[in-house]
Amino acid sequence: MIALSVNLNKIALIRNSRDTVIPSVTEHAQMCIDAGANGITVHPRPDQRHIRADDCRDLAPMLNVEFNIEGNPFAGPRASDRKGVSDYPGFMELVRELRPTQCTLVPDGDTQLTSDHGFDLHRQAEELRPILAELRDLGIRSSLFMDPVPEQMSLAAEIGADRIELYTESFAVAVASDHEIAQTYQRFKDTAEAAIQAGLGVNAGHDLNLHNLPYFRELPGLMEVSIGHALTIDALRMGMPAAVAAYLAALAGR
Ligand SMILES: CC(=O)[C@@H](O)[C@H](O)COP(=O)(O)O
Ligand SMILES: NCC(=O)COP(=O)(O)O
Repeated sequence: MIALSVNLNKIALIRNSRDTVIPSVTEHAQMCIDAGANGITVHPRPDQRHIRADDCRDLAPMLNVEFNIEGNPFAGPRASDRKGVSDYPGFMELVRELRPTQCTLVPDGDTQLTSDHGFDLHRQAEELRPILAELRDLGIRSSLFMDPVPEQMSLAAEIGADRIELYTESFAVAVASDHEIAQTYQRFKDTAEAAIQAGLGVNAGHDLNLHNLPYFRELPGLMEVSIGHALTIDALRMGMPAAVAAYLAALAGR
């Protein structure tokens, strides 16, 4: 069974467009859980453009499913620019405070519109090693956001990652453009097999949707997908419970 972790970033993005509390991140988390979601994912960025540290603090005690916090492990504290909104404490400070089920490390910079690349472990392995060791000591499952590069999987395992999360944007583009789908999928398949061979779990995410999931669900050893943008768009049309059910059905091949 491939776990579905619903990313609630875009619920928070809509909320933040006004000084208000709706749409509620926690209410939508509960809706997703009641509809069968296996986990909730959030990506608190230093500028708190969508998910805020306060959202993470509200979610942590209420979740009876896996809680996955994603972000740049080297992101430090940042003062809030919104009245009544707590400062961003720093990514690892927030993780230490909340102890989520899983922490997905992503090499995002402040100026990026969204996550658009994985780690290059040839350059970044040694700076990640102590972070991964700390997550293990905290009892938090670690995952590294990675491009589909088979050669980097053994190093991901060697520095102590429990899982990798395959950055799936290139596969989404291949399916949407109907261009080189088989070749692109093969790169992901080779990377997943290398990850499994290295003893890593395999997660995936970014731009997955109801059109590309029927292909991607066949990936060897796929354990979890985290999906937010497309699922939220579908929820605008069909409602959040029905959207979650549709994604669960797509993952189950129904
Ligand atoms: C790491 C990744 O691909 C997504 O989890 C990320 O959360 C997307 O961030 P935005 O929702 O800010 O685009
Ligand atoms: N890690 C991927 C994620 O959480 C959501 O990505 P997207 O579905 O919003 O592109």
